[in-house]
Amino acid sequence: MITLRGLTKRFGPTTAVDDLTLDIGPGQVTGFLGPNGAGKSTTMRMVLGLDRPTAGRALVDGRPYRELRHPLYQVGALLDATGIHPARSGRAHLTATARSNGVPARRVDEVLDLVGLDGRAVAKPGRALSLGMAQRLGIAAALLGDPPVLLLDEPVNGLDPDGVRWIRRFTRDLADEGRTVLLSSHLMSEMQQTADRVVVLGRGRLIADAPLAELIAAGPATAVRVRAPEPAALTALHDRLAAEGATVTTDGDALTVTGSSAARIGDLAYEVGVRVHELSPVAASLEEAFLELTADSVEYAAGRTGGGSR
Ligand SMILES: Nc1ncnc2c1ncn2[C@@H]1O[C@H](COP(=O)(O)OP(=O)(O)OP(=O)(O)O)[C@@H](O)[C@H]1O
Repeated sequence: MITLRGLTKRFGPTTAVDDLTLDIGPGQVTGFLGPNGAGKSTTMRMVLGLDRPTAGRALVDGRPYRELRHPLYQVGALLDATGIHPARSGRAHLTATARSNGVPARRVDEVLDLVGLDGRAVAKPGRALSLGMAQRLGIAAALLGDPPVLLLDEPVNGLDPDGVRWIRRFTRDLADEGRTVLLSSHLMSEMQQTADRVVVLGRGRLIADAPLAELIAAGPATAVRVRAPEPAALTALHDRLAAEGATVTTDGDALTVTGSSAARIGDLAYEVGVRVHELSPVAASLEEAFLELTADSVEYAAGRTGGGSR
């Protein structure tokens, strides 16, 4: 369990994290989202005792990180997979981390097995590791103490589709084993497939904290796409739908309709005599919900005048 109470971090004039109160519980993957500069990494760093809060508390199992007696057994983290020493082998990196934390050497082989790295891969020096291998090695290090709490900052960054799928399954398994998994990512489609619950930050503040399905359902309404072989005929359908209060946008040979159902649109098309070649729901997505939630919080929004970071 991760507990944040009034957690605040200021860097000079910048408030990176602003009065964050939140519980991140076990048995699920909690997605940690927010535009660039929203304060996700700073929050994770405070949980891990790497940044000191300006105010408030960040606790792991009820204690600040610095007071944990066996930190590696209580919380594991992947913050920056590129932080491995360039000349040291992956195995030496893990062995040294294990030794300095009182973890038995045999655990190194166990975690390598868990993340699917073979002996040849971890014999290479850090500089020769691909990003995918470095990410796996970072996760292996996080798992050395078999901790119940895991923080993974952008673990799928730069991974190929196989690596992305592996992380998705792996985080799912870790949560299913009852662990607390906090996972940040900018890839919304990935998060939509992985997270059970989503926490959204904007400018350091908590914007949303809800089960994934709830957040998506609260986002922009599901639309229906209508495509016709004779675009000119769509005008009649457009007008009928608008008269019923639906919101309709036209895009070439297609309409996008919100505020009406596919069944109703099909019936109206039949009534006005429009041949339809496609009538498909456009699934609501986390990305749309996220964009709507954070519209006022992005550091550099396209099309905004005056520049700057507001
Ligand atoms: N050491 C630091 N000194 C000064 N400002 C910092 C420092 N670390 C972070 N910040 C600032 O705090 C804010 C939050 O940054 P943070 O890296 O936590 O955001 P983030 O949500 O992780 O962003 P991203 O998605 O881009 O990684 C930003 O405005 C950032 O510039």
